[in-house]
Amino acid sequence: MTAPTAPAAAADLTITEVRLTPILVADPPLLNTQGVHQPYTPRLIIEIETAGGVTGIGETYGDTKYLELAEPFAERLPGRRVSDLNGLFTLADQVGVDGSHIDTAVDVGGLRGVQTEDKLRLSVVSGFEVACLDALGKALGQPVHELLGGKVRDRVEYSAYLFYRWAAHPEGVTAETDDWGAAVDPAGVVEQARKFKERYGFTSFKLKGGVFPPEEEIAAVRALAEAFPGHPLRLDPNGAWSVETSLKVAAELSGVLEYLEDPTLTTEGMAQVSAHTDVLLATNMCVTTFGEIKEAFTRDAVQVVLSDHHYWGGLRNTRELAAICGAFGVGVSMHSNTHLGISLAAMTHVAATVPDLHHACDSHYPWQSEDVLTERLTFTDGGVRVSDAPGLGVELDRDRLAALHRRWLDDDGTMRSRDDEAAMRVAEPDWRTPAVPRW
Ligand SMILES: O=C([O-])C(=O)C[C@H](O)[C@@H](O)C(=O)[O-]
Ligand SMILES: [Mg+2]
Repeated sequence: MTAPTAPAAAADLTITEVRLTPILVADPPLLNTQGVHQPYTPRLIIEIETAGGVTGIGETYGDTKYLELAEPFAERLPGRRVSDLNGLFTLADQVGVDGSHIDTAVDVGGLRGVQTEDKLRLSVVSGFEVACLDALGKALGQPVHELLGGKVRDRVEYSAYLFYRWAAHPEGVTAETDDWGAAVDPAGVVEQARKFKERYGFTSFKLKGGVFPPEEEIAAVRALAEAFPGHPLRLDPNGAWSVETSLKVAAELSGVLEYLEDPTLTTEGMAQVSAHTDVLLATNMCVTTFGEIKEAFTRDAVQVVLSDHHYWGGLRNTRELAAICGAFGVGVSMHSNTHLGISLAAMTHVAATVPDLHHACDSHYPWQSEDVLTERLTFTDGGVRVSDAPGLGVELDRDRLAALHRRWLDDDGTMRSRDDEAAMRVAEPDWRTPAVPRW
């Protein structure tokens, strides 16, 4: 009788070490209704090592309140297996959240509705879930999309994420520079869209609104429609408008927009808008947790949910969300916030597995000139190819990671938690995040 074959070393999935590296990454002066992006934004890079010698990587929000939760969570992982993905949620429930860090206002890190302990926990879990999936995939020789049931497409389409912006951060502020130029009027927005199309081949455009009075943003969307006939267009003021203003804008842009994103805050407000317009409404603000789905869907408050694996709790939860959306006939696409290539890879894997993905996904990635990968992901004809390499199919560049961590270490704390309102005050000392509805 022959002796049983020893399992390949990589098959020992026991977690032996977890490394958390907070970093600061360059961010351009992108404007939104709360203020302007800081010159550097925090992200957290997670590495999970197994006894089999495999390392998985994940990425999530890096603000102090996430870090404080990620640290005790990471300490509890060694000895568990990277395949125990459901266990991550049980574990997260055991880690206390410091309630004093929960903002009662709309969370600027993603402008994704009001913050709760649960959302904070899920945002942390998602980074670890992705790292576990990456390690598991590498150990099994399978791409992450296979672990999620297999891809149904070979490329994932993204839309250009247009922002009103300044050419540079305010004078005297340490910041990286770029060649995008300013965009503070319709001509500037069209020029930016042109660059996005030239550089990445995007064919749909989303404009971040809530920055200028609605008439100016309507004019910018009209200018885009004229410059790019037939290209899907979206406008997202992050809930800055009243129901009445939302309906006026919807009437003006009916037939022009693919969808209008979070024109007003709350499910109640969105339901009122939805009842009186034929323009599709999308959200990443009033449906941000499973608990918010029932009311929003039964009231037909939204027709498209922009999922975000970071705050929905990972890639498997994203698939569950997509399944619920499908059952209610609600469309699904993806929201994005400042992120690096690890997250883009994760988004692409999960998006590749969702059958009914009817709209191009959002991604901030083109705005990020820095990354922690040995090779950046690329957009071709507006899409990202789905990797079939084991795990996420991306590799960490340790020197880059160390350099961006050094920046975090050297920061006096100003940049370690994203604060668009404070960043705006550097240019406009009297600035306060406007009360909503702003218009
Ligand atoms: O679609 C959205 O609401 C977002 O992408 C939120 C982001 O935080 C964006 O507004 C930003 O980064 O300014
Ligand atoms: Mg949005």
